[in-house]
Amino acid sequence: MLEPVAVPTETKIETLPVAALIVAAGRGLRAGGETPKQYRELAGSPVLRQALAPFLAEAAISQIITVIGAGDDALYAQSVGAIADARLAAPVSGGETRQDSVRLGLQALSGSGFDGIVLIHDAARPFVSSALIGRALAAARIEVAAIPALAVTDTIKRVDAAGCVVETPPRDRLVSVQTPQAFRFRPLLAAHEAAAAADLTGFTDDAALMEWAGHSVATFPGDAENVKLTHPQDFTSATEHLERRLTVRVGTGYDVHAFTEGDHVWLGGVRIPHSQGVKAHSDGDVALHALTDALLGTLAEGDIGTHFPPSDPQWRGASSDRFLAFAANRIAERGGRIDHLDLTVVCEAPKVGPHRDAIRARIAAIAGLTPDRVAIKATTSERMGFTGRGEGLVAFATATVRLPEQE
Ligand SMILES: Nc1ccn([C@@H]2O[C@H](COP(=O)(O)OP(=O)(O)OP(=O)(O)O)[C@@H](O)[C@H]2O)c(=O)n1
Ligand SMILES: C[C@](O)(CO)[C@H](O)COP(=O)(O)O
Repeated sequence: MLEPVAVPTETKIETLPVAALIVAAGRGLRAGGETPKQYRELAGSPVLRQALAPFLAEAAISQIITVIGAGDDALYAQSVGAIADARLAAPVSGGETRQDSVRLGLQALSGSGFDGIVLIHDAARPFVSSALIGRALAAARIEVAAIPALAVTDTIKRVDAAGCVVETPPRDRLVSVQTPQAFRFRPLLAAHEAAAAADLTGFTDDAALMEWAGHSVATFPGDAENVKLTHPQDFTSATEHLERRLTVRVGTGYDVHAFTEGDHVWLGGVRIPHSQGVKAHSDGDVALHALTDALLGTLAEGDIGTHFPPSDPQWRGASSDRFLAFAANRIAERGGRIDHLDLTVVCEAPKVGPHRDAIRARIAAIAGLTPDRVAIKATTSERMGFTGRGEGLVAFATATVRLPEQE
């Protein structure tokens, strides 16, 4: 056992910064499939993105680091690359085991000068709720180490190498534990580094390292829905579970911008050379604005102007990618899934056809979808009306999402 690292008491713990470390460097061998499980889609959105969303929704968290496998950069970018949140740092490379990956993530946090509270979470647990994160934070403000636990309902046996029962521990003292596990940063880092220096491996969670280092580990109530996707059957049950919880909502969006002097327009996050530009406070991307409103419509959470007021100078010239990413993230934070985005652009010019595939791919990347869930249509208005006279361009959007009903 290590001599426990002293836990600082002089800092007011309510003001300690909080970081989240999401470990996503595993290969998912037990789950099978060609792609590691954290990058696979579950009801329309990558597992990793779903696991990250509630941490992004927690205002107390100031920094989020994801630990990924060597060579997984493209998969990572595809899953979460378009999330526009400055708290989400560049991913860090993981190691052979979960224990190595956590240590490497902690060392990266340490390198950025971090100290405070760290929440460690498995990317393979996409159903982590904001309430559970809240409980982890509340516990971490009191304890050096605190972990979510559930009473076991099966009788647990200890067996020998031949599978013969050696012992039946009393069940009322047994719990199964989950992530996010919450720790004071320095003691956890010290425990990980000491274990690595002593060449001690095989710790299956971070609490076990803290126990080994001599710290006491408290528990708080876990969440039965916060399962770890481990075997192929877990994906099937999780999908069925999600389907049962969700109801379909449809939202519509509309946006129009007038042409003005310029040499390009932004459409669906793609810069299209044109003989004119558009008059707008932001980059004037009617496609992304209409899609953002369609998604916000499904949430009944106002419109793009509610969240990004044109009166606010910080949105002047802003790239509209962030508006759509924000709305898509709101859906994920509410536990919802985007099923489909459908867009119609109306203008005489520029021609949308040559850019259709690029626009589909870009919208899909921003919203965290596969391109087959994004439809782009374009039409002229047969030289009638303001679009027909070439005075501006219009976009109509429909979003189909599935959201859990709110209690
Ligand atoms: N070298 C590793 C191994 C695991 N993990 C992460 O730790 C979490 C829990 O691990 P587990 O469910 O065992 O994932 P895998 O190691 O991917 O699964 P398997 O053992 O079936 O290969 C996962 O989010 C996983 O990505 C990690 O970051 N680095
Ligand atoms: C950390 C953990 O999720 C707590 O239950 C679990 O120990 C991870 O185990 P795995 O074998 O790496 O999946």
